[in-house]
Amino acid sequence: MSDANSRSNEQQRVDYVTREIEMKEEKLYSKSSGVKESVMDLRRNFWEDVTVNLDEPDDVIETQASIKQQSELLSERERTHGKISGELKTLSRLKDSPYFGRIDFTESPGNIKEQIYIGIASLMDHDEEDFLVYDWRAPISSLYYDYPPGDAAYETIDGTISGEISLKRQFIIRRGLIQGMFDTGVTIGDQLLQQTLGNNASTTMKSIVATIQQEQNKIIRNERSKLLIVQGAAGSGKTSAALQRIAYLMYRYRGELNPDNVVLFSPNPLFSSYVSNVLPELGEENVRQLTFQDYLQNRIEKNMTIESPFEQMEYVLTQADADGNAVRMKNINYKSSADFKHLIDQFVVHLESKGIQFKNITLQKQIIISSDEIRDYFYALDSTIAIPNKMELVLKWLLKELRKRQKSEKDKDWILERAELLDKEDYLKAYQENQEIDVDDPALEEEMLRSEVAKRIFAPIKKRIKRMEFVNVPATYRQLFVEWTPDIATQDWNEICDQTAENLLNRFLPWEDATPYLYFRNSILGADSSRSVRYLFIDEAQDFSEFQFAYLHDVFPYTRMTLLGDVNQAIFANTADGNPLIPGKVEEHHERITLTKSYRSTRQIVEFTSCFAPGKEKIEPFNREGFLPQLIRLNKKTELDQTLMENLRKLQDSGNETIAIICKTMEESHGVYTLLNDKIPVKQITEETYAFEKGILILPVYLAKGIEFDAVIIPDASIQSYSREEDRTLLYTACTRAMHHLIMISRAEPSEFILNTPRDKYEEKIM
Ligand SMILES: Nc1ncnc2c1ncn2[C@@H]1O[C@H](COP(=O)(O)OP(=O)(O)OP(=O)(O)O)[C@@H](O)[C@H]1O
Repeated sequence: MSDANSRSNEQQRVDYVTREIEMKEEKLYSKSSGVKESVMDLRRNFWEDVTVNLDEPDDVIETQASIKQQSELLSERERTHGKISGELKTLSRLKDSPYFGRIDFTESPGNIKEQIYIGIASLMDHDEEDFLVYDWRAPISSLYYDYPPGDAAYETIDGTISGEISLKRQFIIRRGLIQGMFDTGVTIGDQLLQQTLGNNASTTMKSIVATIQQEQNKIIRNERSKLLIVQGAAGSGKTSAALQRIAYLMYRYRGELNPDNVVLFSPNPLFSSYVSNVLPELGEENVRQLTFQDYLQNRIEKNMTIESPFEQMEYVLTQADADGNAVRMKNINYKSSADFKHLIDQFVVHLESKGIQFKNITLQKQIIISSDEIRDYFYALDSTIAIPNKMELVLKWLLKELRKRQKSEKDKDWILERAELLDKEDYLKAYQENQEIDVDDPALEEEMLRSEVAKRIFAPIKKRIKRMEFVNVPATYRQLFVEWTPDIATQDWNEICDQTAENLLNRFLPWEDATPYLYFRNSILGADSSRSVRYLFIDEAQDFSEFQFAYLHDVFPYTRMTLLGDVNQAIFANTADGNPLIPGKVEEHHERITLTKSYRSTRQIVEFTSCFAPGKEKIEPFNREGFLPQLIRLNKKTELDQTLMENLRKLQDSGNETIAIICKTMEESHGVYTLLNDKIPVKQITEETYAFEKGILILPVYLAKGIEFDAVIIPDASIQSYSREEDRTLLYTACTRAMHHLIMISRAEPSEFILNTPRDKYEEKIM
């Protein structure tokens, strides 16, 4: 069969599949319009179809039942409608591009050859008998990603199926037309990859489903490991693989796993929005995505302020010589370690006999149960009971005491004076709840009123007790640094204590204290062990400290974790020690996958940045040609803004749409913004930026994590900015954000990280 013929055959098949899709669409449309009409009808006539009668208590009950029935019917129809809309969306995606791959597979021994077409979702023919397209996540589709033509095998629930692949083909199909078609070996899509990676950076990440690489497929389909650790070079597709893995798991465990069971910790809000399109593009709902800071904030008292990791970073970078910084660095160091976790454990043991601080329970500013009473009750409980269990007992006791108090307060005069607390609806509710009361009997009516008012007054107090607010956690945690003396203290313990005690007095938790504080809180109040989370993904895991990992293991004991990161990009203070990304740091059962090939940047950029990458691991560039990175040395007369403007214009003229000026700190970023703001449209990215648009962006390196741009300019690549070992990872992270162009500017002597790179890896210009 000639190539041309084969292509026309393939196009005929695409046409056939397109027709099948159209037929399915038609069927679904008619079904959908029926359901839609029914939904609209139900909504329009909702109140006509329910019987509303509030005259007698019986009628009220009947009315409620009728409303309930009607709304259940409505939500059932709405669900069906939602499902049909989802199916229609998938069909529309398939119509545009029904598949991207084909393998011809002969199951051994001697079976007939099957043609397997692979796309973003499955599609059956009109008789619902044969697969016209297999979902990329189906077991058989793994052949496509894992093997070149020749012997191959895949796993099913019934065991391994072996055979031979006689053809492996890729397609680029757009609007139902084959635009490209290549037969290929194991590396899927050199041509295809060249095309996609050569395009402009996108403001939202794209799925890589058509060109997943063998190594990445191991991450995506891994089902065995409780802990999967992925160390991957910058741009090696860790984030992409993580998102494809989520989509895979949602397919594999369809019906058992819902988006709420999966949590993704992302490095910053901008990143969250950057990746938010990938799962919907693959036809899946987005999972819960949050930063670790949000996670902590949601669990800590609202009146405590948590410093963000970026504020900590900015402090470390800009105030290195300020008073108190040395103590702060020791503080950060110690509180990032597992040693501090053990120290907290020791303190908690000490609290078993004394020291927990409680709060008074007050009513109308009067103490009704004092903190001393609560403390005495707590410490009188059997000493073998664990602290969190004792807290539960205190809670029950307090609620019982409160009920007694509520009963006695009810008959006091002031209660009736507060009857105005109740509005009309409350009256109605109170009557419904007390239907046996004869409303014509004034004594009974007053009694009911008193009960209702008392209930209302005590409700907020009960709520606070149920939230364990009777324990003064910040004050108790402060005791660790003020009252208590550990058996063995770390060096500089006294200074660490002074600094921490003062912060706690101001209800301020520096980033290094945030996780320890929550750990301590859980130790005395009980952890909200998050059983509903079945899969936890941590991207940029190199930025988590040993303490934070230990904490996460404690609160997610039943959760399967996927950690993805790059030790070369560890930019936060003291995160490298004890980080599981470094081999040898984790003892428990885990699986480790290393990705060494970098897809984001051109070969020239990868070769240049690998020369000063902090780690020694091999980093292989994907073979995409580009320009050498440029080092521009400014002479005395040239202004920085002039050089920036000139280069920005050049970059824009040559089609670069997202250009990032990546600074070391926010402080530097403010300076560059002030310099350019009135000369050219620029946008400054801060911690609060939730989405980014095309254009020229100015940002500190720690906010550029995980994101990529067409071109990157480093406005100050001098030795003053990047000289210490810690600066190496910052410069490496900044430079590896570039897909096509990298420009570094330096007025003074350039950083040695650049100068020590072989001269043929970059070009130098004097301006
Ligand atoms: N198999 C692939 N097919 C197509 N594109 C890919 C593939 N793998 C990675 N890429 C592309 O390479 C770029 C980098 O991927 P990604 O952001 O997932 O890497 P990363 O390892 O998380 O990077 P970093 O650690 O530097 O943030 C993205 O543009 C992604 O689309």
